[in-house]
Amino acid sequence: MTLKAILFDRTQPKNVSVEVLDQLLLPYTTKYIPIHTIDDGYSVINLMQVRGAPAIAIVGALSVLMEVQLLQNDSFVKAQIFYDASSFDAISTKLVERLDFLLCSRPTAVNLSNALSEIKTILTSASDLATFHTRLYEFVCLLIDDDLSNNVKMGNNGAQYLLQELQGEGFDQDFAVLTICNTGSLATSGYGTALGVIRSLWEDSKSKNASDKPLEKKRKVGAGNAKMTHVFPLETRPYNQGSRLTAYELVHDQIPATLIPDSSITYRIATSPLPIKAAFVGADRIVRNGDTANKIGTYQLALICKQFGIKFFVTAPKTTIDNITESGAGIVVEERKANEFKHVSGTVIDGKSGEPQLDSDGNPVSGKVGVAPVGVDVWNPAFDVTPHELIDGIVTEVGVFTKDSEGKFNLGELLG
Ligand SMILES: CSC[C@H]1O[C@H](OP(=O)(O)O)[C@H](O)[C@@H]1O
Repeated sequence: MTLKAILFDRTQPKNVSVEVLDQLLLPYTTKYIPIHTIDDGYSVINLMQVRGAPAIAIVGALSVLMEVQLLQNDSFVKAQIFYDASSFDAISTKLVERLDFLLCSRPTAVNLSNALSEIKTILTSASDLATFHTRLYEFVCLLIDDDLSNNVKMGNNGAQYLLQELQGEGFDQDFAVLTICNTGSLATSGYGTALGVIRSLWEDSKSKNASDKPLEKKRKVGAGNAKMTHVFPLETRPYNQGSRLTAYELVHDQIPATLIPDSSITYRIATSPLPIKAAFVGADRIVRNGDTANKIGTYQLALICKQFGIKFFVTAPKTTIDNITESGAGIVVEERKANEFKHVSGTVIDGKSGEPQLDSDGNPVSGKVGVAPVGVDVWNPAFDVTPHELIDGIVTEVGVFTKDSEGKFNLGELLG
């Protein structure tokens, strides 16, 4: 098992290499795809071989770095016909076109747009290709390293906030949390956003469970004695990020979890053996008033949490903030192809053994099954938009933002 969505060998700044984990083949097959050009970046993002708002931005930026690295190679420049390499201005003009092309790979997640805007700024401020290449390398390394360090901060911020809230309510029991889609290491440079909070809650729970110390002397990550002891990840049809990716991460980390159908949320809450005290979800775009685009199904999860009095948290780094769009009405929601909904992709399972079928090379066999008639129309939005009224807190690396007495988020510190 591996949770490394992106392999970036940066030991030689002028000769880096990039590979991305093909997440369409998880959880049964681990296969990495090399990235050499912006076209490669566009393809793996558009096909959702790599997905997750922060990971999309990182892979997009890395694909630009790889293409610029090629443009520093004389034999490549002589052989290619794409760029007029006669001047840096000509290269820059073409590169801006290529950045705009890359942005179209997946329109809703703002992280890619934010990263490409930064790259354009670096490009316009550079005097020559070598200078741009160096600054681009530094930017991409910072993007990756900041994402990882911010995820750990965000995870601890969210965990401590929830545990303090529960302590304030006088709740000191074991509890469970809900999550949707995949917001873990497979969607970021590591640790994750909403799943990062769950990782921090689990660390707190283990420290409180440590049998070598009396309760009052245990190293508590979070306040009080309440402990998260179970996670209910939603399968997240139709791409199944929850069943194929989040469950994979939870099994990898040995965090107790029970995968549930999207349609069972209400009944699971109503019959849960453990009190469910919060839902942590990720984000693809948080706009100025706090309305949030996230995986399809998030909106209804927020509504159900409101009905049951369960705290609903959006978890995202500052790189997911859209500081231009005023409200959710301005968010473009990507619609995926009909066959991504009408066909279920996965690994072929042997009916007798229950194990993956293997090909002649011993690799698990991938396949698709149809679950809808050819002639039926479908609607397959990749995201929905949760109104800020249903969001109890926005967890970030800076802290947890909650609404004021008028029910409004004041995200000024995040909006730059
Ligand atoms: C930290 S990942 C954020 C976000 O991205 C996912 O969407 P997708 O798998 O389509 O890229 C999902 O909405 C996550 O919450």
